Amino acid sequence: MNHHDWTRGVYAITDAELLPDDARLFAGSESALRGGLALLQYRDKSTDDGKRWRQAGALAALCRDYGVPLIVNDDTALALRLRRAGHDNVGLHLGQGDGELAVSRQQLGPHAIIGATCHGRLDLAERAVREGASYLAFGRFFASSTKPGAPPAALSLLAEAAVFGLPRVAIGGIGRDNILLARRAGAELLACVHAVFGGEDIEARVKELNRRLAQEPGPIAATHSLSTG
Ligand SMILES: Cc1ncc(COP(=O)(O)OP(=O)(O)O)c(N)n1
Ligand SMILES: Cc1nc(C(=O)O)sc1CCOP(=O)(O)O
Ligand SMILES: [Mg+2]
Repeated sequence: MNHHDWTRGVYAITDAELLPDDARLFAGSESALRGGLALLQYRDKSTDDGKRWRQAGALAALCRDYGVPLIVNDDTALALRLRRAGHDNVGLHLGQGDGELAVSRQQLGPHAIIGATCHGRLDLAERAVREGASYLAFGRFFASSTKPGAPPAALSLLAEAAVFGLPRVAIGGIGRDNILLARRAGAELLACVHAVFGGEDIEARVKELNRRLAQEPGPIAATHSLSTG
């Protein structure tokens, strides 16, 4: 397994409407991975535990081949079960209302990536940092067809959130035409559903996002290359 730097780049999030069965979920996710992802999130709101276990396990194995962590949305128990089954590349994303981050951190251990939704609020970010978050997600920054009701946030928040010293995720309507706006505002990770999975040739869509990001590699990349000589 090649290990990539998960702290910057394109963060693709799966969608059960755009990828409605195993075949399309796995093929679409592999295309996205070929395009170059920092992180992949399994986001499935169904209550079909058997399906979720099967799909998340297969995605974790696929992600391993690409050296990419798989982040499970919402479900600490599923992330824990996958890690206990040997998928140590599995992390978790928690929103407000998805459970206590500190409890999930204790259950998943110090090495699991755990992300937190902070909407447009620095106080939520501060609490997430205290409870052991690995990254902070802010948004939505642009209109999102995937989640039209998500509360809006101002791009200026991203610069203010630099103080926490954790990777900042921008989410909500991010695509090829605004990805550099979010990057220049301070986001190291750019989270996308529709811009990745909402059309044909997923690999090419991710490559295009990466091409645009390459114009603005950003501060974490600079720090990383300095510290590794
Ligand atoms: C990277 C990332 N950021 C934000 C979210 C949203 O989480 P949440 O507010 O819990 O909403 P749902 O995704 O669960 O509908 C996310 N999933 N990923
Ligand atoms: C899952 C999610 N959370 C959001 C938030 O603001 O917390 S916006 C969002 C959907 C992101 O999808 P798209 O890239 O298609 O807009
Ligand atoms: Mg959630």
